[in-house]
Amino acid sequence: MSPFSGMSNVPFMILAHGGARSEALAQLHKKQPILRTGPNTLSFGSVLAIKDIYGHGTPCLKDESYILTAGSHYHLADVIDRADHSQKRRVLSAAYAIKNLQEWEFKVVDKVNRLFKKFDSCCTDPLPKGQIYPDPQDVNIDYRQWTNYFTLDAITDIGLSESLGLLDQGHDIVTARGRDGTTFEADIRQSLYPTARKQSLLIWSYGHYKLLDRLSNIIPFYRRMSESAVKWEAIVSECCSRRLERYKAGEKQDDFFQSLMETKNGDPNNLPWGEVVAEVNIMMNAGSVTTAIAVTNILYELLKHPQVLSRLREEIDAILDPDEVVAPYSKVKNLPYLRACLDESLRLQPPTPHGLPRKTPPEGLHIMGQYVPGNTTVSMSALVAHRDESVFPEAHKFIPERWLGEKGKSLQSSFITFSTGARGCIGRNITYLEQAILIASIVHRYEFALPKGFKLKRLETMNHILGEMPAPHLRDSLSISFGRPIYTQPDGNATPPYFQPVLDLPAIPVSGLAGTVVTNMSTLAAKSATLYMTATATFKPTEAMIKEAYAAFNKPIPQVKNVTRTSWAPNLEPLPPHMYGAQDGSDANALGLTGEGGRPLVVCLILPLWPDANQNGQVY
Ligand code: HEM
Repeated sequence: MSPFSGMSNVPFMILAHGGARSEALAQLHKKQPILRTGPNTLSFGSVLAIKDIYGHGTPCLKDESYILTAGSHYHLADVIDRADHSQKRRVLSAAYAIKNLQEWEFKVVDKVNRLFKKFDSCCTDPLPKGQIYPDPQDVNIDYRQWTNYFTLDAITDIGLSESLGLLDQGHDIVTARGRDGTTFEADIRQSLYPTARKQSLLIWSYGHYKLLDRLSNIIPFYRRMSESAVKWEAIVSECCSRRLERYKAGEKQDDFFQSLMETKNGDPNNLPWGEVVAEVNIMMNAGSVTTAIAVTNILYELLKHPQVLSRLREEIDAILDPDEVVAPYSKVKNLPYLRACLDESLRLQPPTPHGLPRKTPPEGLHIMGQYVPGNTTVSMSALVAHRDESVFPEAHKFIPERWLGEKGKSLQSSFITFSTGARGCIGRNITYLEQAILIASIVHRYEFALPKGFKLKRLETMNHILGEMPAPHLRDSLSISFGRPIYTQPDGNATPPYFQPVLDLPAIPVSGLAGTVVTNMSTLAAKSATLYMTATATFKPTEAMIKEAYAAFNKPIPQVKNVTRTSWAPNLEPLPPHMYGAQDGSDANALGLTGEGGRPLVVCLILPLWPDANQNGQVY
């Protein structure tokens, strides 16, 4: 890598301080399949090395960097010895088993609902036609931060049946418990991220790491990172203590903690308490950071590739009911294009790009056909592997289509976002559950927009930590905009200010339903609505009708400034009583036009007289 790499790890440490070492390695590997990154460390640059280094049956073990960064007890991810690892994995496989997905789903759904409460409150008008970038005052939320709250809340509920409550409280300050038992407040993300950052800067010194770690605390930049590690441990400790109390009180939960404490038959596992805490630690850490990065990356890519977003939306909208808010996993888990989008984003920007270090056996090993001496640290970054053009042509581009069909399946053996072999990620099913539900639900419900010139910042620690993603959420339900917000309070029997333009929309005849129009409000106001009311029960718009209606509606209508993603369905909509209320006893509703997903295109205002007080002031 550098002329000095054979003598010292310092060049690699300098590279690490730049915060993008895997990107740098990917560049260097374009010329050299094998790079010497330190006196005893090699980096590989071809997918051919994956099987030798990480595959099932590899004689390589995790190297001593895992020991150097371990806490008082090993957890599943940092234990090295093969037998110890198998033993742990056996106990934990019950906790992470795929059959548990069903039990976890309602927890994920609950968190999506809480996240959407926040998103809904931040919705702005859709962008006027022709405008690509949002107005600065509308950029009102950091998507990355809120989805990190989502993954933290979700994994703590899945693992401990504990509520961190970050999505409800809107910040991540929680109670932590120090080693002396005293409690204090600590902010989770500021405690979690700097810990890994410090390790990623200094670990390369191997034998000198412990000393360097201590000495570096003289410098405030490093000292602050060490302090955060203590806070993170204290947060985990408090979560575990609370759950232990409930366990001791006899509470049974189908969660990860229960599986750590006892077998399915109720026999105690008798793990030392330090080990239980260590397992919870890695679950909360690996189980939140990576998925948060993944769901930010995927939305970022979708927004940069509108044609991909639109294809994905078509796939999702076709299987979700129009008013379905949270996508059930059973409906979305096998959607090929959704999975292709998730995998392509995980390929292009693996959340853990760190070249996972493995040690060759004492007798040495052939990697990519080259002999590598024993006890050498070897690694291949997922980011480097995924830029291998021989397997992933146009590797730097976001092309979900590459994952479709048989050809797509054959790429899986070169996809190492979750590593592979015996030490591959055990939380893979959990993250796909979370990602598929969240992303499908988001795509179904919202439009997003990024500020002009926005580029997502990345900082490589062991994971690829992301900067802010300020993406305003544009309420899709207001698919027609009149250039002003449509939030209007009802005012007696007066025609509401934004109602008049809707009255003037053209009526659209419906093919195949003689005498019926997908109507506008003025038609309804002028005629008896009985016809339309009857039609509602049987009317199912065909694709042809939708196209016809869409074409009709695309004719210029002066009052309407913007129409987006129009599709049509009948819907019962309230009308002001002076227009409709007295007719035929059908005093509450009229047939109206609705936008995609059954969300109304037509603005209807609920009057104060409305029978259900909860509906007063409701906005459609
Ligand atoms: C997009 C999400 C995720 C990514 C990219 C990811 C990536 C990885 C990678 C690369 C490894 C190998 C680490 C190594 O060799 O040092 C790993 C292992 C592991 N992951 Fe994940 N992970 C994700 C989600 C999760 C989740 C949700 C959990 C837990 C709830 C989890 C828990 C673990 C554990 C415990 C290990 C150690 C497994 C072992 O050594 O047997 N991960 N993960």
